[in-house]
Amino acid sequence: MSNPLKVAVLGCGSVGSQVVRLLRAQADDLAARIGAPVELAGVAVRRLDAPREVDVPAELLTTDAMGLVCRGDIDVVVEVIGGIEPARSLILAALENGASVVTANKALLAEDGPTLYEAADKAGRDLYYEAAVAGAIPILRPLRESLAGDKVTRVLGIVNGTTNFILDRMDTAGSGFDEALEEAQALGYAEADPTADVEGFDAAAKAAILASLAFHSRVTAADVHREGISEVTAGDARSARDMGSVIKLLAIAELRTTEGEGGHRDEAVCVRVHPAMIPRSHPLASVREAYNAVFVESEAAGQLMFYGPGAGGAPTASAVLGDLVTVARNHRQGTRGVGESAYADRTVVPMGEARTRYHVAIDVDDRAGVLAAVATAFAGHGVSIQTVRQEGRDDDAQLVVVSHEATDAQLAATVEELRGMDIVRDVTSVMRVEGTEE
Ligand SMILES: NC(=O)C1=CN([C@@H]2O[C@H](COP(=O)(O)OP(=O)(O)OC[C@H]3O[C@@H](n4cnc5c(N)ncnc54)[C@H](OP(=O)(O)O)[C@@H]3O)[C@@H](O)[C@H]2O)C=CC1
Ligand SMILES: N[C@@H](CC=O)C(=O)O
Repeated sequence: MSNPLKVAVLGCGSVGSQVVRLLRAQADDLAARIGAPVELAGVAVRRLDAPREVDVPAELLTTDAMGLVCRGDIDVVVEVIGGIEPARSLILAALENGASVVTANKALLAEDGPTLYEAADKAGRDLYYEAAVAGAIPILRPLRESLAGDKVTRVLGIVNGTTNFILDRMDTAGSGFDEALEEAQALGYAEADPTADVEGFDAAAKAAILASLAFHSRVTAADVHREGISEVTAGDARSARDMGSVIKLLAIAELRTTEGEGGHRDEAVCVRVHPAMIPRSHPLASVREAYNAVFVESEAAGQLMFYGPGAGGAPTASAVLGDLVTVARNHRQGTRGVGESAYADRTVVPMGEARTRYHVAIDVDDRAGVLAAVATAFAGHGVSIQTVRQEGRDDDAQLVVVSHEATDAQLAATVEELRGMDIVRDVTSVMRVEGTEE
C-alpha cells in the first residue's frame, strides 16, 4: 500500500472528536477506499487540558493550529473549529501549503466563500464542505453534481437541528424554550454561541450556501432575510396546534424568472429564513427533534426530498469523512474534484416582494362591525382573507385571520393600519404560513 496520507484535524469538540474517533474506528475501511492508510498527524485545540470525548495522544495535541497547518507534510486539513477567524486564515494557509481542505464551517463559507474557492483554485487543491449544510444529509453534492444538468427553481427546508429540536419539544412535550435549548446544547447540536441557531444566523448561512449552489449564484449570508425563533411563544405553538398546523423554522430559496421585452428572461433570487406555520399533513411537519429535511424543485426532475440527522457530532463527522475520502483519493491521484461552477450575477429580491400566506392574531373590542372593519383594512392593501376565526372573551375578542398569498410589504402595511385602529387593542402575532391552501 502507498505512503500514509497525513491528516490534521483542527478542533476536537462535538464534531472534531467524532472525526478523530471514526478515523481510528474505520481505519482499515478508509485505507481500502482511499488506497492509502490515513495517519492522524495532529489535532489542534484551544485548551490542552479540556476533557474530550475521545482520547488523543498528548504528542498529537497542539494549541498551535497554524504551526500544524504550515508543517509542510500535511495532505488534508479538516477544519472543525468554526467561526470566521482563525478558521479562515488556517484554511488559506493550508491551501497555500499544498493541503486539501474539508470544512463544516457554514458561517465562514456564507460570509467569505469566494475567497476560499479562489484560493483552492489557485492552489489546485480541493475544498469540500458537505457537512456545512444539514449535518449527515448529502445535499450539496447532489446540487453541485447530480442536478448540474437540470434547472433548480426552489429549495425549501428545515436546516437547523437546534431550533427544530426546540420547536418540536414546545409542540409535543410542552417544554419551555430555555429548557429545550439546554437539552439541545447538551446533545452537541447547538453552535458555540447558540444565538446563531436561535436567531436564524446558522440557517441563513446554510440557505446562502444552498442558494449559491442551486442557482449558480453568489449568495452571501447578508443577502438572506433572517428571522429566528426567539419571538415564537407558547401561545403561537398552541394557536398552530388549534389550526392543525405546527411551527417550523424554514429556509426558502427561490429563483424568480420574469420575462422582459423581446422575450429576454431576467432571473433573480429570493432567499429567506423565518418561522412559519405548516399544516400537519405537510411532509416537513413530521421532521422531529434535530432532524433536517430539504425539498428541491427542479424543472426536469420535479420534486426531490432529502432527509436525515441535521446536527450532532457523529452524523456531522459522517459527512466530513465522506469528503475526506473524496479529497484524499483526488490528492493521491494528483487531480481535483468538481469545483464551484461559473457564477451568474443575479439580483436579490427584497423581502418586501416575497409572497406567502399569513396567520395574524388580532385582539379587538367585542363590538358590532369589528369584523367588517378588519376585513376592509386587509382588502385596502390587496391582502385577501382566506379564513377568519373569532374567539370571544369578556369585553374583547380575538380574530385569527389567515390570508391568501400576498407580499410581505402588503402585509406589513396592513398590520400598521390595524395597529392604528381604535377597535384594535393589539396585533399579537404575525406568522407566515407555508404549504398548500386548503
Ligand atoms: N455540532 C454540530 O452538530 C455541527 C457543527 N457544524 C460545524 O462544525 C464546526 C465545529 O462545531 P462543533 O464541533 O460543534 O464546535 P465545538 O465548539 O464543540 O468545538 C470547537 C473546537 O474547536 C477548538 N478551537 C476553538 N478555537 C480554536 C483555536 N483558535 N485553535 C484551535 N482550536 C480551537 C475547540 O478547542 P477546545 O476543545 O480546546 O475548546 C474545540 O475543540 C463549526 O463550524 C460548526 O458550525 C456543522 C454541522 C453540525
Ligand atoms: N447548530 C447547528 C449544527 C449543525 O449544523 C444545528 O443545530 O443545525
